[in-house]
Amino acid sequence: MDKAIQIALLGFGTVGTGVVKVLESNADDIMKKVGAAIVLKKILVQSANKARKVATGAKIVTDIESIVNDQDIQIVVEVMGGEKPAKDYILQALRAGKHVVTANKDVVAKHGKELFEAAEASHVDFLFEASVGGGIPIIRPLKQCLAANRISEIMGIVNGTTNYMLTKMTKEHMDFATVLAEAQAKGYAEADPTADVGGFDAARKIAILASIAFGARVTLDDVYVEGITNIAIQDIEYARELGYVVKLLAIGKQDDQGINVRVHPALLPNSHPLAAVNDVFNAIFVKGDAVGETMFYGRGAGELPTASAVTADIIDVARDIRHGVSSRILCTCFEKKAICPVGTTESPYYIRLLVEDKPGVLAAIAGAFGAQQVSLHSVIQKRKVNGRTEIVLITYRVTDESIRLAMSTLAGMSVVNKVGNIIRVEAEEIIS
Ligand SMILES: NC(=O)C1=CN([C@@H]2O[C@H](COP(=O)(O)OP(=O)(O)OC[C@H]3O[C@@H](n4cnc5c(N)ncnc54)[C@H](OP(=O)(O)O)[C@@H]3O)[C@@H](O)[C@H]2O)C=CC1
Ligand SMILES: N[C@@H](CC=O)C(=O)O
Ligand code: NA
Repeated sequence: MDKAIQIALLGFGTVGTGVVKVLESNADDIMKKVGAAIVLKKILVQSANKARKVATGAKIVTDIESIVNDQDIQIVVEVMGGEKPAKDYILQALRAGKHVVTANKDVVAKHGKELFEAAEASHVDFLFEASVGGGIPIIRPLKQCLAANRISEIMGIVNGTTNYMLTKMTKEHMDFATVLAEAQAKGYAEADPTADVGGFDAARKIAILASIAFGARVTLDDVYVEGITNIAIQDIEYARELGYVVKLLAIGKQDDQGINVRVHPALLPNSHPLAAVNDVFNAIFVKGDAVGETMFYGRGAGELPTASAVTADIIDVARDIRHGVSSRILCTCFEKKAICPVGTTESPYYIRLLVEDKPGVLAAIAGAFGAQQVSLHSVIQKRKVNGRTEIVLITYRVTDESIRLAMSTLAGMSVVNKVGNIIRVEAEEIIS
């Protein structure tokens, strides 16, 4: 056996605790796989006196210098989250010649280029498998196993919190606030859960995935983002009656015009494989020109699933250290590609409206849509609300721009009392 490889953790919360547990419980196997023991020497935290969920022989510290200046520590594992000071700590570690593993999509999505360059300059590894899809292998498969392909599409459910929430709202009719509190208690949500429910966590993840899949840098600003805060129980129920489920999707597509990247809720037909992905599970579809369709499925958040990905990255780096290689696969954004505006994207739409209950209303609404070349596939009268009528419309495939123009006309019509919701339908054909 070689000399032990010493590492440090930055963060001892949900993921940090999981990493300590996995390193401890699987220590013998890991040692055999690596050919050297992995020893956790130090853990950086904010509150040194806080009670911890698991015992460790590692020294608890509160200053980053005691880690980056420690010559024995070869791998720094950042699991504290947030942009600041995480990014600076990662940079300090890379510049000090330490390999870095992180679960932090905020930092990778926003500062990936700078971090890859720092890793390259120091000839060290920079791995981030846990940053997307929690325990699901997806970064490494994209960079390595699918490297032979030209990828045209990557689409998935990449936020465990919102998928857990939508599943509970669908199956148990639980309200938004209660189910969000449950997801937080289970350790799925971000420190600030608005990143989850607002779609920004998924946006960071699809920016990372699209950058790797399409070989061109896609930043958070390039991603169109809508979260699930407007999804009402009625939308879920009406979707179910029509043969759909509501999911928060992250979608990246490339064609001759460029790259189109978006996060939004969507009605998915029950027959779609992603429709069966429930609770905290995530799944990611990838379409490559050689491999065809592939799908990656597993737990997208939580202590041990996330620790599985982080610890596997640690093992990978440790193997590289033993074999004297490093920084083999860093930045894979080799090209610059155009980002297509969201207005040009097309899909059918689900629209819920509250309208006056009188003759001629439906004809007036159909006229407003028709003026923007939006054809209606179906109009369904749902229920009476305070003497008004709630209707659900499903359009044929139209551009995002046409639907927005039609909706702004509609919102100004006196017979339209309220626009309840507008949700894309992610399907090639509308279910009749
Ligand atoms: N939770 C999950 O399921 C998943 C999380 N991730 C990512 O993993 C990372 C960690 O998430 P999670 O474990 O849930 O987060 P937690 O909030 O549970 O833990 C954060 C930890 O970092 C420490 N910390 C925070 N700020 C500082 C600071 N300025 N200086 C020193 N220590 C600090 C905290 O210290 P103290 O304990 O003293 O407060 C705490 O131990 C995030 O980037 C997250 O996005 C990725 C996939 C899944
Ligand atoms: N908050 C995130 C955690 C993993 O990235 C999620 O819910 O998916
Ligand atoms: Na992953």
